[in-house]
Amino acid sequence: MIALGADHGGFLLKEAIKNYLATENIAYKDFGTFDEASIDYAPIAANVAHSIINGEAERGILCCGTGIGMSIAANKVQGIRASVCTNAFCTEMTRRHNNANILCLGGRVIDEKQAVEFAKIFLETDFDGGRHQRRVDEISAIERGEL
Ligand SMILES: O=C(CO)[C@H](O)[C@H](O)[C@H](O)COP(=O)(O)O
Repeated sequence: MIALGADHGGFLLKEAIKNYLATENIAYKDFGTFDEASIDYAPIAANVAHSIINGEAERGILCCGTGIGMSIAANKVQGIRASVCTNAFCTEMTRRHNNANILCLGGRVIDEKQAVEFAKIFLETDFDGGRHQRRVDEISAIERGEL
């Protein structure tokens, strides 16, 4: 299952991604928001992040105005690697090299077509492992206070 979340700045991107997932028969859970009224992003980021850490969701996609607020908030949850991506190359690389588990997108940065394109790349690209596993392990060591 893919966890989706957005604030008002990312609402339309989330809806476009949701439509794509539905078309592809990919299971998702929408953690809101459900309209374009102004809403704070951190609680939504937290709910999506926790759904991944507790095993309910495999990965998440969070959208706000820039993707940045969502990524800062989601990355506060231990075990989350949330990446703001503004192009296809970074989206591919954050899966292959960082094993990112949340993709963050900005509704004031990219359009809905790009959001769907990046979501597809994010969901279809595997982690390379190898030397990158060591580096991801080092990120986890920072979380444990060991680095
Ligand atoms: O956190 C953000 C910026 O890094 C998000 O883009 C928010 O969506 C944005 O700050 C919301 O701004 P608004 O002026 O309250 O619409």
